[in-house]
Amino acid sequence: ASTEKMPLDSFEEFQPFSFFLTKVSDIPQRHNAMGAMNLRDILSASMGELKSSCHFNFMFEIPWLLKQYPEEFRKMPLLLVHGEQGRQELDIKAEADPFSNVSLCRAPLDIPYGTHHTKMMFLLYETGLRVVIHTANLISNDWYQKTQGIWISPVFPPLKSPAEKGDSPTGFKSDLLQYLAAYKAPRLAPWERHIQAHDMSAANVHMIGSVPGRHTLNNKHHWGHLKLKKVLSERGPDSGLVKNWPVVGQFSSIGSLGTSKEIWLLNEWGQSLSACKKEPSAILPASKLNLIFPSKDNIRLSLEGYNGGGCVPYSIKTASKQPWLTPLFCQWVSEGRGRSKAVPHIKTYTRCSPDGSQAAWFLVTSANLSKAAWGVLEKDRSQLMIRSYELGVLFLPQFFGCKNAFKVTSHVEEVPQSKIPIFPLPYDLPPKTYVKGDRPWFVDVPCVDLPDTFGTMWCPP
Ligand SMILES: O=C(O)c1ccc([N+](=O)[O-])cc1C(=O)O
Repeated sequence: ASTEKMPLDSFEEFQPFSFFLTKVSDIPQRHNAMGAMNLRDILSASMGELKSSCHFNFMFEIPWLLKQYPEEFRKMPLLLVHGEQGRQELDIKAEADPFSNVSLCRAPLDIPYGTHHTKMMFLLYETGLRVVIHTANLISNDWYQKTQGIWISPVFPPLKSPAEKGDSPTGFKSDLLQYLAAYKAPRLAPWERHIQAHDMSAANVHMIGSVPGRHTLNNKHHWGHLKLKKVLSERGPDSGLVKNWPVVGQFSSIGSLGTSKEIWLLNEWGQSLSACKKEPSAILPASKLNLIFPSKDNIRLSLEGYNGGGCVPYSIKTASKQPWLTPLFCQWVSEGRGRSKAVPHIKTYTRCSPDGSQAAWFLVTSANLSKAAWGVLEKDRSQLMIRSYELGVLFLPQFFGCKNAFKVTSHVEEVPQSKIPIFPLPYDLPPKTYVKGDRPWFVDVPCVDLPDTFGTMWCPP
Protein backbone atom coordinates (compact mmCIF):
# COMPACT_ATOMS: atom_id res chain seq x y z
CA ALA A 1 0.00 0.00 0.00
CA SER A 2 1.37 3.42 -0.89
CA THR A 3 2.42 5.66 1.97
CA GLU A 4 0.14 8.28 0.38
CA LYS A 5 -2.71 9.19 2.72
CA MET A 6 -6.26 8.61 1.46
CA PRO A 7 -7.76 12.00 0.47
CA LEU A 8 -10.46 11.52 3.07
CA ASP A 9 -7.77 11.15 5.79
CA SER A 10 -6.10 14.40 4.63
CA PHE A 11 -9.53 16.00 4.68
CA GLU A 12 -10.36 14.83 8.20
CA GLU A 13 -7.03 15.79 9.76
CA PHE A 14 -7.46 19.41 8.64
CA GLN A 15 -10.72 20.20 10.35
CA PRO A 16 -12.43 22.32 11.62
CA PHE A 17 -11.26 25.00 9.13
CA SER A 18 -11.21 22.57 6.19
CA PHE A 19 -8.97 25.05 4.32
CA PHE A 20 -6.49 23.37 1.96
CA LEU A 21 -3.90 24.39 -0.61
CA THR A 22 -3.40 22.63 -3.91
CA LYS A 23 -0.53 20.15 -4.17
CA VAL A 24 2.59 21.57 -5.81
CA SER A 25 4.89 19.48 -8.01
CA ASP A 26 8.64 19.42 -7.27
CA ILE A 27 8.59 20.69 -3.69
CA PRO A 28 9.54 18.50 -0.69
CA GLN A 29 6.80 15.88 -0.19
CA ARG A 30 6.09 16.96 3.41
CA HIS A 31 4.57 20.19 2.09
CA ASN A 32 2.01 18.20 0.08
CA ALA A 33 1.40 15.55 2.72
CA MET A 34 -0.54 17.82 5.04
CA GLY A 35 -3.30 20.34 4.26
CA ALA A 36 -2.98 19.91 0.49
CA MET A 37 -5.32 18.33 -2.08
CA ASN A 38 -5.27 18.05 -5.85
CA LEU A 39 -8.38 17.82 -8.02
CA ARG A 40 -8.17 14.01 -8.23
CA ASP A 41 -8.16 13.89 -4.40
CA ILE A 42 -11.28 16.08 -4.17
CA LEU A 43 -13.11 13.99 -6.81
CA SER A 44 -11.89 10.64 -5.43
CA ALA A 45 -14.28 7.89 -4.38
CA SER A 46 -12.86 8.12 -0.85
CA MET A 47 -14.52 11.55 -0.60
CA GLY A 48 -17.89 10.16 -1.76
CA GLU A 49 -19.73 8.02 -4.34
CA LEU A 50 -20.46 10.64 -7.00
CA LYS A 51 -23.84 10.81 -8.82
CA SER A 52 -23.43 14.18 -10.59
CA SER A 53 -21.41 17.38 -10.30
CA CYS A 54 -21.36 21.03 -11.26
CA HIS A 55 -18.37 23.38 -11.71
CA PHE A 56 -18.47 27.18 -11.70
CA ASN A 57 -15.25 28.64 -13.14
CA PHE A 58 -13.52 31.07 -15.47
CA MET A 59 -11.24 28.78 -17.53
CA PHE A 60 -11.84 25.10 -18.46
CA GLU A 61 -9.86 22.33 -20.15
CA ILE A 62 -12.71 19.84 -20.44
CA PRO A 63 -10.76 16.69 -21.47
CA TRP A 64 -8.25 17.33 -18.66
CA LEU A 65 -11.10 17.96 -16.16
CA LEU A 66 -12.80 14.65 -17.00
CA LYS A 67 -9.50 12.81 -16.50
CA GLN A 68 -9.38 14.10 -12.91
CA TYR A 69 -12.53 12.08 -12.14
CA PRO A 70 -12.13 8.40 -11.22
CA GLU A 71 -12.90 6.25 -14.25
CA GLU A 72 -16.23 5.08 -12.80
CA PHE A 73 -17.49 8.70 -12.44
CA ARG A 74 -16.45 10.08 -15.85
CA LYS A 75 -19.78 9.45 -17.57
CA MET A 76 -21.93 11.07 -14.89
CA PRO A 77 -23.85 14.30 -15.52
CA LEU A 78 -21.56 17.32 -15.33
CA LEU A 79 -22.72 20.95 -15.62
CA LEU A 80 -20.14 23.69 -16.33
CA VAL A 81 -21.12 27.27 -15.46
CA HIS A 82 -19.01 29.77 -17.42
CA GLY A 83 -19.02 33.38 -18.55
CA GLU A 84 -17.95 32.96 -22.16
CA GLN A 85 -19.69 35.04 -24.83
CA GLY A 86 -19.60 35.26 -28.62
CA ARG A 87 -16.72 33.39 -30.27
CA GLN A 88 -15.44 32.05 -26.93
CA GLU A 89 -18.88 30.59 -26.19
CA LEU A 90 -18.75 28.73 -29.53
CA ASP A 91 -15.30 27.43 -28.53
CA ILE A 92 -16.39 26.03 -25.18
CA LYS A 93 -19.50 24.48 -26.79
CA ALA A 94 -17.27 22.76 -29.35
CA GLU A 95 -14.96 21.52 -26.58
CA ALA A 96 -17.92 20.11 -24.61
CA ASP A 97 -19.68 18.63 -27.63
CA PRO A 98 -17.90 15.22 -27.72
CA PHE A 99 -18.90 14.54 -24.09
CA SER A 100 -22.62 13.75 -23.98
CA ASN A 101 -22.71 13.96 -20.18
CA VAL A 102 -21.31 17.52 -20.13
CA SER A 103 -23.74 20.44 -20.36
CA LEU A 104 -23.09 24.15 -20.22
CA CYS A 105 -24.70 27.13 -18.52
CA ARG A 106 -23.67 30.67 -19.47
CA ALA A 107 -23.69 33.22 -16.68
CA PRO A 108 -25.14 36.54 -17.87
CA LEU A 109 -22.50 39.32 -17.86
CA ASP A 110 -24.44 42.46 -18.73
CA ILE A 111 -21.95 45.00 -17.36
CA PRO A 112 -18.83 45.56 -19.51
CA TYR A 113 -15.48 44.14 -18.33
CA GLY A 114 -17.19 41.75 -15.90
CA THR A 115 -15.88 38.19 -15.61
CA HIS A 116 -17.35 34.95 -14.29
CA HIS A 117 -14.56 34.57 -11.77
CA THR A 118 -16.28 32.36 -9.15
CA LYS A 119 -14.67 28.94 -8.66
CA MET A 120 -17.01 26.45 -6.98
CA MET A 121 -17.95 22.76 -7.17
CA PHE A 122 -21.18 20.99 -6.24
CA LEU A 123 -20.56 17.27 -5.73
CA LEU A 124 -23.77 15.22 -5.36
CA TYR A 125 -23.09 11.84 -3.77
CA GLU A 126 -25.34 8.85 -2.94
CA THR A 127 -25.14 10.07 0.68
CA GLY A 128 -25.45 13.85 0.33
CA LEU A 129 -24.08 17.07 -1.19
CA ARG A 130 -20.59 18.61 -0.82
CA VAL A 131 -19.70 22.23 -1.77
CA VAL A 132 -16.12 23.26 -2.62
CA ILE A 133 -15.17 26.95 -3.00
CA HIS A 134 -11.67 27.61 -4.34
CA THR A 135 -9.35 29.77 -6.45
CA ALA A 136 -8.07 27.51 -9.26
CA ASN A 137 -9.13 27.50 -12.90
CA LEU A 138 -10.05 24.06 -14.28
CA ILE A 139 -6.88 23.93 -16.35
CA SER A 140 -3.88 21.71 -15.61
CA ASN A 141 -1.46 24.62 -15.16
CA ASP A 142 -3.50 26.03 -12.25
CA TRP A 143 -3.09 22.73 -10.33
CA TYR A 144 0.62 22.17 -11.13
CA GLN A 145 2.99 24.56 -9.36
CA LYS A 146 0.89 27.42 -8.03
CA THR A 147 -0.42 28.31 -4.57
CA GLN A 148 -4.23 27.96 -4.66
CA GLY A 149 -6.79 27.88 -1.82
CA ILE A 150 -9.62 25.38 -1.36
CA TRP A 151 -12.45 25.28 1.21
CA ILE A 152 -14.15 21.88 1.31
CA SER A 153 -17.53 21.55 3.03
CA PRO A 154 -18.63 18.48 4.96
CA VAL A 155 -21.06 16.14 3.16
CA PHE A 156 -24.41 17.77 3.83
CA PRO A 157 -27.01 15.00 4.38
CA PRO A 158 -30.49 15.11 2.77
CA LEU A 159 -33.11 16.97 4.82
CA LYS A 160 -35.17 14.60 6.94
CA SER A 161 -38.32 16.50 6.02
CA PRO A 162 -38.88 19.17 3.34
CA ALA A 163 -40.38 21.35 6.08
CA GLU A 164 -36.92 21.85 7.63
CA LYS A 165 -34.89 24.88 6.50
CA GLY A 166 -31.55 23.17 6.99
CA ASP A 167 -29.53 26.36 7.30
CA SER A 168 -26.67 27.16 9.71
CA PRO A 169 -26.12 30.10 12.08
CA THR A 170 -23.88 31.60 9.37
CA GLY A 171 -26.77 31.68 6.86
CA PHE A 172 -24.58 29.82 4.37
CA LYS A 173 -27.47 27.95 2.66
CA SER A 174 -29.73 30.97 2.13
CA ASP A 175 -26.74 33.06 0.94
CA LEU A 176 -25.80 30.30 -1.52
CA LEU A 177 -29.38 30.10 -2.85
CA GLN A 178 -29.48 33.90 -3.19
CA TYR A 179 -26.18 33.79 -5.09
CA LEU A 180 -27.52 31.13 -7.49
CA ALA A 181 -30.79 33.03 -7.98
CA ALA A 182 -28.81 35.98 -9.33
CA TYR A 183 -27.89 33.95 -12.43
CA LYS A 184 -31.58 33.66 -13.43
CA ALA A 185 -30.44 30.52 -15.29
CA PRO A 186 -32.98 27.69 -15.79
CA ARG A 187 -30.14 25.15 -16.05
CA LEU A 188 -29.20 25.87 -12.44
CA ALA A 189 -32.69 25.00 -11.18
CA PRO A 190 -31.88 21.30 -10.51
CA TRP A 191 -28.88 22.34 -8.43
CA GLU A 192 -30.95 24.95 -6.55
CA ARG A 193 -33.36 22.11 -5.73
CA HIS A 194 -30.50 19.85 -4.59
CA ILE A 195 -29.23 22.60 -2.26
CA GLN A 196 -32.73 23.26 -0.97
CA ALA A 197 -33.12 19.51 -0.22
CA HIS A 198 -29.98 19.17 1.91
CA ASP A 199 -29.30 19.94 5.54
CA MET A 200 -26.50 22.53 5.61
CA SER A 201 -26.77 23.27 9.32
CA ALA A 202 -23.13 22.19 9.77
CA ALA A 203 -21.80 24.97 7.52
CA ASN A 204 -19.50 27.09 9.73
CA VAL A 205 -18.33 29.72 7.19
CA HIS A 206 -20.03 32.87 5.91
CA MET A 207 -20.39 33.32 2.17
CA ILE A 208 -18.95 36.53 0.71
CA GLY A 209 -20.07 36.73 -2.91
CA SER A 210 -20.34 39.26 -5.71
CA VAL A 211 -22.79 39.28 -8.61
CA PRO A 212 -22.86 41.84 -11.43
CA GLY A 213 -25.29 44.70 -10.92
CA ARG A 214 -26.02 48.10 -9.49
CA HIS A 215 -27.17 46.99 -6.06
CA THR A 216 -29.32 49.39 -4.04
CA LEU A 217 -31.29 49.56 -0.77
CA ASN A 218 -31.18 46.26 1.13
CA ASN A 219 -29.48 44.47 -1.77
CA LYS A 220 -26.49 46.78 -1.39
CA HIS A 221 -25.25 44.86 1.68
CA HIS A 222 -25.69 41.38 0.19
CA TRP A 223 -22.63 41.59 -2.03
CA GLY A 224 -18.98 42.54 -2.33
CA HIS A 225 -17.19 44.65 0.25
CA LEU A 226 -20.48 45.81 1.81
CA LYS A 227 -21.41 42.19 2.62
CA LEU A 228 -18.06 41.75 4.35
CA LYS A 229 -18.60 45.06 6.17
CA LYS A 230 -22.09 43.90 7.29
CA VAL A 231 -20.83 40.55 8.65
CA LEU A 232 -17.84 42.15 10.39
CA SER A 233 -19.92 44.92 11.96
CA GLU A 234 -22.39 42.32 13.28
CA ARG A 235 -20.04 39.44 14.15
CA GLY A 236 -16.51 40.76 13.70
CA PRO A 237 -13.82 41.64 16.23
CA ASP A 238 -14.13 44.17 19.04
CA SER A 239 -12.35 47.38 18.01
CA GLY A 240 -10.33 47.26 21.22
CA LEU A 241 -8.73 43.95 20.23
CA VAL A 242 -7.77 44.89 16.66
CA LYS A 243 -6.93 48.60 17.11
CA ASN A 244 -3.29 48.03 16.04
CA TRP A 245 -3.92 44.96 13.87
CA PRO A 246 -3.26 45.47 10.13
CA VAL A 247 -5.56 44.38 7.33
CA VAL A 248 -3.60 42.09 4.99
CA GLY A 249 -4.78 41.68 1.40
CA GLN A 250 -3.18 39.06 -0.87
CA PHE A 251 -4.13 38.65 -4.56
CA SER A 252 -2.87 37.91 -8.06
CA SER A 253 -4.25 40.87 -10.01
CA ILE A 254 -5.09 44.52 -9.43
CA GLY A 255 -7.60 46.80 -11.13
CA SER A 256 -7.59 50.52 -11.68
CA LEU A 257 -8.13 51.93 -8.16
CA GLY A 258 -8.12 55.66 -8.75
CA THR A 259 -5.70 58.57 -8.53
CA SER A 260 -5.08 58.33 -4.77
CA LYS A 261 -5.26 55.65 -2.08
CA GLU A 262 -7.78 57.69 -0.10
CA ILE A 263 -10.55 57.50 -2.66
CA TRP A 264 -11.51 53.83 -2.86
CA LEU A 265 -8.76 51.72 -1.30
CA LEU A 266 -8.64 53.23 2.18
CA ASN A 267 -11.88 55.09 2.40
CA GLU A 268 -14.39 52.70 0.83
CA TRP A 269 -12.83 49.21 0.57
CA GLY A 270 -10.57 49.79 3.59
CA GLN A 271 -13.50 50.92 5.74
CA SER A 272 -15.32 47.67 4.99
CA LEU A 273 -12.33 45.41 5.64
CA SER A 274 -11.54 47.14 8.91
CA ALA A 275 -15.14 47.05 10.18
CA CYS A 276 -15.60 45.92 13.79
CA LYS A 277 -18.54 44.88 15.93
CA LYS A 278 -20.86 47.70 16.89
CA GLU A 279 -18.33 50.37 15.86
CA PRO A 280 -18.80 53.08 13.23
CA SER A 281 -16.14 52.17 10.68
CA ALA A 282 -13.45 54.70 9.87
CA ILE A 283 -10.93 55.20 7.08
CA LEU A 284 -8.19 52.57 7.24
CA PRO A 285 -4.77 54.24 7.70
CA ALA A 286 -2.26 53.19 5.02
CA SER A 287 0.10 52.18 7.83
CA LYS A 288 -2.41 49.47 8.77
CA LEU A 289 -2.74 47.95 5.28
CA ASN A 290 -0.29 45.39 3.89
CA LEU A 291 -0.79 44.17 0.32
CA ILE A 292 0.95 40.91 -0.55
CA PHE A 293 1.59 41.00 -4.28
CA PRO A 294 4.41 39.14 -6.06
CA SER A 295 7.56 41.14 -6.78
CA LYS A 296 9.34 40.68 -10.08
CA ASP A 297 11.86 38.43 -8.31
CA ASN A 298 9.09 36.36 -6.66
CA ILE A 299 8.05 35.46 -10.22
CA ARG A 300 11.56 35.27 -11.73
CA LEU A 301 12.79 32.78 -9.10
CA SER A 302 9.53 30.78 -8.96
CA LEU A 303 9.23 27.10 -9.93
CA GLU A 304 7.71 28.21 -13.26
CA GLY A 305 10.15 31.08 -13.85
CA TYR A 306 8.83 34.16 -15.66
CA ASN A 307 6.05 32.06 -17.26
CA GLY A 308 4.53 31.82 -13.80
CA GLY A 309 3.72 35.52 -14.15
CA GLY A 310 1.22 34.77 -16.89
CA CYS A 311 -1.50 34.31 -14.24
CA VAL A 312 -0.52 37.53 -12.45
CA PRO A 313 -1.95 39.89 -15.08
CA TYR A 314 -1.13 43.30 -13.53
CA SER A 315 -0.40 45.62 -16.44
CA ILE A 316 2.12 48.50 -16.38
CA LYS A 317 -0.59 50.62 -18.01
CA THR A 318 -2.79 50.27 -14.92
CA ALA A 319 0.15 50.39 -12.48
CA SER A 320 1.53 53.63 -13.92
CA LYS A 321 -1.72 55.38 -12.93
CA GLN A 322 -1.36 54.34 -9.28
CA PRO A 323 2.28 54.68 -8.10
CA TRP A 324 0.86 55.39 -4.64
CA LEU A 325 0.12 51.64 -4.33
CA THR A 326 3.74 50.38 -4.45
CA PRO A 327 4.75 51.42 -0.89
CA LEU A 328 1.97 49.15 0.45
CA PHE A 329 3.28 46.05 -1.31
CA CYS A 330 4.79 43.06 0.51
CA GLN A 331 6.54 40.02 -0.93
CA TRP A 332 5.01 36.60 -1.43
CA VAL A 333 6.76 34.50 1.25
CA SER A 334 5.50 31.03 2.18
CA GLU A 335 8.42 29.22 3.81
CA GLY A 336 6.12 27.46 6.32
CA ARG A 337 4.08 25.89 3.54
CA GLY A 338 7.12 25.33 1.28
CA ARG A 339 5.46 27.53 -1.36
CA SER A 340 7.65 30.65 -1.62
CA LYS A 341 8.35 29.57 -5.18
CA ALA A 342 4.79 28.50 -6.02
CA VAL A 343 3.27 31.54 -7.73
CA PRO A 344 0.21 32.70 -5.71
CA HIS A 345 -3.04 32.50 -7.65
CA ILE A 346 -4.90 32.29 -4.35
CA LYS A 347 -6.63 35.41 -3.01
CA THR A 348 -6.98 35.96 0.72
CA TYR A 349 -7.73 38.79 3.14
CA THR A 350 -7.27 38.81 6.89
CA ARG A 351 -7.01 41.00 10.02
CA CYS A 352 -4.04 39.67 11.94
CA SER A 353 -2.01 40.63 15.02
CA PRO A 354 1.20 42.61 14.38
CA ASP A 355 3.33 39.57 15.35
CA GLY A 356 1.37 37.32 12.95
CA SER A 357 0.34 34.80 15.61
CA GLN A 358 -3.41 35.45 15.64
CA ALA A 359 -6.20 36.54 13.29
CA ALA A 360 -9.60 38.07 13.99
CA TRP A 361 -10.96 36.69 10.69
CA PHE A 362 -9.74 35.16 7.43
CA LEU A 363 -11.28 35.22 3.94
CA VAL A 364 -10.33 33.05 0.97
CA THR A 365 -12.01 34.18 -2.26
CA SER A 366 -11.80 34.47 -6.04
CA ALA A 367 -11.78 38.28 -5.67
CA ASN A 368 -8.66 40.19 -6.69
CA LEU A 369 -8.03 43.79 -5.57
CA SER A 370 -10.40 45.52 -7.98
CA LYS A 371 -13.57 47.56 -8.01
CA ALA A 372 -15.01 45.09 -10.54
CA ALA A 373 -14.77 42.31 -7.94
CA TRP A 374 -15.54 44.11 -4.67
CA GLY A 375 -17.84 46.88 -6.00
CA VAL A 376 -17.66 50.64 -6.00
CA LEU A 377 -20.22 52.98 -4.44
CA GLU A 378 -21.99 55.27 -6.88
CA LYS A 379 -24.78 57.87 -6.86
CA ASP A 380 -23.83 59.35 -3.52
CA ARG A 381 -23.14 55.87 -2.03
CA SER A 382 -26.74 54.79 -2.78
CA GLN A 383 -25.68 51.94 -5.06
CA LEU A 384 -22.84 49.40 -5.16
CA MET A 385 -21.76 48.67 -8.73
CA ILE A 386 -20.17 45.25 -9.24
CA ARG A 387 -19.04 43.94 -12.64
CA SER A 388 -18.03 40.32 -11.91
CA TYR A 389 -19.17 37.10 -10.23
CA GLU A 390 -16.91 36.31 -7.25
CA LEU A 391 -17.20 33.91 -4.33
CA GLY A 392 -15.33 33.38 -1.08
CA VAL A 393 -15.78 32.02 2.42
CA LEU A 394 -15.12 33.91 5.65
CA PHE A 395 -13.78 32.19 8.80
CA LEU A 396 -14.83 33.87 12.07
CA PRO A 397 -13.40 32.59 15.40
CA GLN A 398 -16.68 32.11 17.26
CA PHE A 399 -17.91 29.63 14.63
CA PHE A 400 -14.83 27.46 15.24
CA GLY A 401 -14.93 27.24 19.02
CA CYS A 402 -12.54 30.14 19.52
CA LYS A 403 -13.28 33.29 21.48
CA ASN A 404 -12.40 36.50 19.63
CA ALA A 405 -9.39 35.46 17.54
CA PHE A 406 -7.84 32.23 16.31
CA LYS A 407 -4.21 31.15 16.49
CA VAL A 408 -2.66 31.06 13.00
CA THR A 409 0.48 29.46 11.59
CA SER A 410 2.05 28.56 8.25
CA HIS A 411 4.03 25.79 10.01
CA VAL A 412 1.12 23.38 9.69
CA GLU A 413 2.77 20.25 11.12
CA GLU A 414 1.37 21.42 14.47
CA VAL A 415 -2.22 21.67 13.18
CA PRO A 416 -3.52 18.06 13.23
CA GLN A 417 -2.53 17.19 16.79
CA SER A 418 -3.39 20.57 18.35
CA LYS A 419 -6.04 20.58 21.09
CA ILE A 420 -7.18 24.07 20.03
CA PRO A 421 -8.10 24.96 16.43
CA ILE A 422 -5.10 26.51 14.60
CA PHE A 423 -5.78 28.24 11.27
CA PRO A 424 -3.41 27.02 8.53
CA LEU A 425 -2.04 30.11 6.77
CA PRO A 426 -1.07 29.89 3.07
CA TYR A 427 1.84 32.31 3.58
CA ASP A 428 4.14 33.51 6.37
CA LEU A 429 3.04 36.31 8.72
CA PRO A 430 3.93 39.05 9.51
CA PRO A 431 4.25 40.16 5.86
CA LYS A 432 7.69 41.22 4.56
CA THR A 433 7.88 44.58 2.76
CA TYR A 434 9.61 44.79 -0.61
CA VAL A 435 13.37 45.14 -0.26
CA LYS A 436 15.48 47.79 -1.97
CA GLY A 437 15.52 47.14 -5.69
CA ASP A 438 12.26 45.14 -5.67
CA ARG A 439 9.49 46.17 -8.02
CA PRO A 440 6.01 44.74 -8.48
CA TRP A 441 5.53 42.11 -11.20
CA PHE A 442 4.06 43.54 -14.41
CA VAL A 443 2.85 40.93 -16.90
CA ASP A 444 3.49 43.17 -19.91
CA VAL A 445 7.01 44.47 -19.15
CA PRO A 446 9.98 42.57 -20.66
CA CYS A 447 12.59 41.25 -18.21
CA VAL A 448 15.94 41.02 -19.97
CA ASP A 449 18.29 41.91 -17.13
CA LEU A 450 18.25 38.73 -15.04
CA PRO A 451 17.41 35.19 -16.21
CA ASP A 452 14.74 33.13 -14.44
CA THR A 453 14.79 29.61 -12.92
CA PHE A 454 15.28 28.18 -16.41
CA GLY A 455 17.87 30.74 -17.53
CA THR A 456 15.36 32.43 -19.82
CA MET A 457 14.24 36.05 -20.11
CA TRP A 458 10.67 37.40 -20.27
CA CYS A 459 9.59 38.84 -23.58
CA PRO A 460 5.81 39.15 -23.13
CA PRO A 461 3.62 38.20 -26.14
O1 LIG B 1 -7.70 33.23 -13.05
C1 LIG B 1 -8.72 33.93 -13.14
O2 LIG B 1 -9.86 33.53 -12.89
C2 LIG B 1 -8.54 35.36 -13.56
C3 LIG B 1 -9.16 35.82 -14.72
C4 LIG B 1 -8.99 37.13 -15.13
C5 LIG B 1 -8.19 37.97 -14.36
N1 LIG B 1 -8.02 39.32 -14.77
O3 LIG B 1 -8.67 39.75 -15.77
O4 LIG B 1 -7.23 40.07 -14.10
C6 LIG B 1 -7.57 37.52 -13.20
C7 LIG B 1 -7.76 36.20 -12.81
C8 LIG B 1 -7.15 35.74 -11.54
O5 LIG B 1 -7.78 34.91 -10.86
O6 LIG B 1 -6.05 36.21 -11.21
